[in-house]
Amino acid sequence: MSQVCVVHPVPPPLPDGVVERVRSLSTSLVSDVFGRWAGAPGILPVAGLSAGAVVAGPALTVRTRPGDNLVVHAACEVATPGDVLVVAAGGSNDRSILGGLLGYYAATKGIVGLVVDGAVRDLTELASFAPPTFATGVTHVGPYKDGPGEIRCPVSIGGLPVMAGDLVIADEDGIAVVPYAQVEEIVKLAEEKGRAEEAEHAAIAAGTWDRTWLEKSLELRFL
Ligand SMILES: O=C([O-])CC(=O)C(=O)O
Ligand SMILES: [Mg+2]
Repeated sequence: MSQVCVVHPVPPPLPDGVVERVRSLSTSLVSDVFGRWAGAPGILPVAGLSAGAVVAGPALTVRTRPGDNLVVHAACEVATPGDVLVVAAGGSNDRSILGGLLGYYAATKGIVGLVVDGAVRDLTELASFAPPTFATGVTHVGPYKDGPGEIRCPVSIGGLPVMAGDLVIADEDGIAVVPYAQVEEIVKLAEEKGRAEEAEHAAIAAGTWDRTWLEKSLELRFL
């Protein structure tokens, strides 16, 4: 008997231009202005991310049984170009959730990033054919295809809640997620922090970086 997989409605699109703006920011800037609270610990780049690249887009969420990718295949059929596939697979590294074939197929559907709270495999194929891939681990042990699962539902990745349509940002430092309702505000604050950090960079280069706060916070006792 075939499984039933509930597919929730398509969420509203992100505000115009926001994805492009976020691509010139970083996960650290975004999480800093979000109370250092936006991250999915343990999910890191494993394939296909070029140095300095930032992946961004609305979350296409999937909840699956750990070690099973039946509904992940189905999610690729309902993807909208520009989506970041976010797979909540319980953080288990016992079995891979996707590999080179599914990763390549996802790319042909316009998916721009693969975020898996679980393991993946076929790293060389993923690096050549799939969107940048983020996962908690790597194992050659393959997935089951039995279900159950759900698509565009609320999920949790590494303990971080993600709703379909939330803004996902992924780079060398991991994953940050901004709830849909706060996207405009957080992106604006992150841009401001980016400009402030550029000024600090220039001050470091000029030897004028303000260190007075350190003396106020800490007394060094030399032995
Ligand atoms: O067998 C699977 O479903 C996972 C896999 O290796 C692939 O997608 O290439
Ligand atoms: Mg494979």
